[in-house]
Amino acid sequence: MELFLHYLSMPYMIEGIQATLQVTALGLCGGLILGLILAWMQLSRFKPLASFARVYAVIFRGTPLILQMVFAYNALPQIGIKLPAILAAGLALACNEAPFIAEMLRSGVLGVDRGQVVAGQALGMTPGVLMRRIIAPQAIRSMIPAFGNEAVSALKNSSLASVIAVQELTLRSTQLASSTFDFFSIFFASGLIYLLLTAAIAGIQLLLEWKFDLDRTTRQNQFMRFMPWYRAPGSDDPLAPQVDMPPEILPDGGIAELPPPRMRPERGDPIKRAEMLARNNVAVEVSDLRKSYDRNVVLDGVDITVRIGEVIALLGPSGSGKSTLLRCINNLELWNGGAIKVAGRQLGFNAHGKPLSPRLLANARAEVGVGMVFQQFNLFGHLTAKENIAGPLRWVHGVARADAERRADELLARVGLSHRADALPRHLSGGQQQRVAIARAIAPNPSVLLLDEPTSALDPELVNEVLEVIRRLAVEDGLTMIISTHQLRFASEVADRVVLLAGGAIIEEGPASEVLTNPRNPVAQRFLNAMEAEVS
Ligand SMILES: Nc1ncnc2c1ncn2[C@@H]1O[C@H](COP(=O)(O)OP(=O)(O)OP(=O)(O)O)[C@@H](O)[C@H]1O
Repeated sequence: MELFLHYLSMPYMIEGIQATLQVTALGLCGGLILGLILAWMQLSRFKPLASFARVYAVIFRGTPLILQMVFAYNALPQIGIKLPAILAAGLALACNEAPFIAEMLRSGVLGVDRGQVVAGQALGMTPGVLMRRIIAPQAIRSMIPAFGNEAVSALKNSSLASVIAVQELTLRSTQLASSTFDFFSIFFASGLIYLLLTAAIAGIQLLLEWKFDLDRTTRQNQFMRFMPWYRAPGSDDPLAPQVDMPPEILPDGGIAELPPPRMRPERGDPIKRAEMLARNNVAVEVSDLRKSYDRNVVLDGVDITVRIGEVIALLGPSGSGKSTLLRCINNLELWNGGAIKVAGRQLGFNAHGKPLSPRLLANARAEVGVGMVFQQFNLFGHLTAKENIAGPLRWVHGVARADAERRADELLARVGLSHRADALPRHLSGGQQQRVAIARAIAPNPSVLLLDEPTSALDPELVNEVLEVIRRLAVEDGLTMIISTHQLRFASEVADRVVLLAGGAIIEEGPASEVLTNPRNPVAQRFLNAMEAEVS
């Protein structure tokens, strides 16, 4: 035992530990840098770069690390690169780790929900902002366990550096054992040191996982409730933690979340309103729009003009191209022919008709102001309800933090969710998530709001709370909106005009009262009858 403790604290062995740590650190840091480059190359649209990265991965994953170390130490000098043994070992380890780290990075990036990326684009985020604010924070969180494993394996693999005479722990243990013949105590001490080092890595990994755990604050708050000094939010104590307040449950089982309706301005006589809208400027103009996916013609010469303040309900059978049309208007989709103008501007093209780069397109989207609400909400999963609204205002529109947060508070109050401001999307119901998504879309005061079946992913009892919010935006704010929906009653109440799409074309269009009650086109009649039968 005494000898064992002696070997554990022996300066000769401690120097070995230092060399082991140096090789591991070089391997991991170099591997991370190289891995980032390889991951970027693999995700690049430029094919030769992606192919080069794949060939690199095949070579370095397919050959033993021990050979790579020998190569770095003995073969590189043949071409004039003579590295000290420790650097050669670090380089070989870095080159070997890089493809594994690149795969981790790539899967982390690709693992981020595609809907969130599209929502970020729709909000006008440039590719750089999207990567920094939305993709990277979520990808890094998911990569921590895999990176911890990789660090442990790099530490153990560093022992192979003994073949090129790096004085690391394994080589020092072997040398000591061959001179003292006390194999058991020395290798036991050496094994214990490796165990302690890997345990330290596992500890760091756990710490990082805890630090990046999004649910940590919620759990902490729940735990804090049992502490004697706990004061509920809203109490006099300014230091009281802010926890989510449950919504008030009404006697009839409903939830009092939306603020009481303000005096709803009457929309007045529909004929006068139609005349007033006809005098307004054009907000969106779609002319002869054609869009196909391979041979599937989805839109075949669609023309729509939407005036400022007008609410259009887009109806049509499933697969008729409603979502595609909305995505084209916001330039989230390329189209094959025709033109789209928003606020008089050809979004996505420069003055010479050339397509804009993704960065310029993002800036144009932010300038023109097209808000979009998605079927699946697409809230940013790592941000609270408030951050989902305030974040894009700061990163895209350059609004100061305090102002952005004030605006977020204001909008959360409007959609009846002030008490859920600090909740993560996954802790909100579908209806609440969609209300936050609507608040996020209208935060920058868009010139037009596109809503892509905003209630179809909701349980029936949650549909009304979302429709009420949209109704208020239409009636109280006079927001220009195009809503793709299957809710006929809602369309008849809110829409100025109904547009019915089928077979890639508009088959019926006109005031909601006419189209919904007396459609002329037989396909429209069949569709509306089927929809009504479904509801009743
Ligand atoms: N990215 C895509 N790649 C290939 N085909 C697509 C793509 N997106 C949509 N489509 C096809 O385009 C057609 C129209 O789809 P779209 O989602 O626009 O219809 P929709 O009217 O919104 O339907 P729903 O009411 O079911 O949402 C469908 O046939 C669909 O399969």
